[in-house]
Amino acid sequence: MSLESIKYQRGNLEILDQLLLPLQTRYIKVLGVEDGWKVINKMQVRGAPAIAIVGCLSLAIELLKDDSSDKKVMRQEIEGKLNYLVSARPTAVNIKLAAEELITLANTLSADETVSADTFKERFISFIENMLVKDIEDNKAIGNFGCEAILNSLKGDGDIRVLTHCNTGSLATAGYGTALGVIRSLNKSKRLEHVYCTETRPYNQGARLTAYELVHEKIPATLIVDSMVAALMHVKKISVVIVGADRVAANGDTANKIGTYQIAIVAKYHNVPFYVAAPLTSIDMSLKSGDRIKIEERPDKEMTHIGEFRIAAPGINCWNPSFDVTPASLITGIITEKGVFAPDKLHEVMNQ
Ligand SMILES: CSC[C@@H](O)[C@@H](O)C(=O)COP(=O)(O)O
Repeated sequence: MSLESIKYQRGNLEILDQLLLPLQTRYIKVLGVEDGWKVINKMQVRGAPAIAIVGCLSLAIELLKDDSSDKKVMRQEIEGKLNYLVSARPTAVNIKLAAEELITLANTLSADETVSADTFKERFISFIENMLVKDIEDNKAIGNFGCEAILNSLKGDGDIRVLTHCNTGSLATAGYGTALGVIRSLNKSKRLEHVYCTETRPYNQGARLTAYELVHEKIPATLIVDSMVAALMHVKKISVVIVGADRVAANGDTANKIGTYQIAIVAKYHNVPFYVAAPLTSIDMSLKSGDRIKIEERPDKEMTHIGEFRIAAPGINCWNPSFDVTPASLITGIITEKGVFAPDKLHEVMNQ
């Protein structure tokens, strides 16, 4: 069975504390929006799709307890709370797009005089709950499309060696994963020889989370540190790079975990195809290019310490951007639940 990052039943939300993995498995109860904001901001839950789902579910939990019978008050509170949740982490667009959709829904339900306060609540909560199911379905479709495209594009019928970065698996989503979903599907196709995952400093999503998922799934895998990527491509003949995304701009420029950009440059030099796997909820057509993407900067402590143990020289300055932007020109294809698109063809799927 896959790892479960989000446990939800109406009225009860628990998330797997990803700060404690892989050494401890502990679920934290999320009792409402304030808790939702905190677990996202502290990165106890992380990964663009999981951030959106947990943020919205924390609102569903709170709304269920709310006995207000005034739809207008509910609508106003929903809008304020969603905007607050979006502020927990600024780069991943999924939560922002979900919030916009939910605010539109709240406006519609509030304006419709045939809808009672109870029906408003019921429809609003059900809409949020459906995000869990849809995310898994989308990820499975991403896995299938990505697997098919990669198998078709690579010459010969040799086995495939994949490099991935950060964590894009069950822990970063409602289940199955995006880039890691493609890797799962390649593994099922029996054409996957090996996966290499980067450590992903400074937060170590690769060493702690992806490595944990790969071991759990019994997928043959090896951990490397981030500075080994060029050597790996040269020595181990990597067939393909597959990463996730936090926000894809309209021209295909992609923000993802810091270090993705340098991997894309190294891949170009070695002629290795570089794929981004992301649901349509990670695509932000309102931004023409990646220059406009706000990059979150995280506390120095993520760099200077491992847990509570200091590893960096006291007094040193730090720069800790959590993401970087890979230009569309370095991306072979964007794998979505609707198919695989060249970065400059995203408008075709978004206008459908
Ligand atoms: C399916 S997860 C895609 C991205 O969110 C992932 O690659 C990533 O960059 C996660 O960053 P994080 O800072 O751990 O939330």
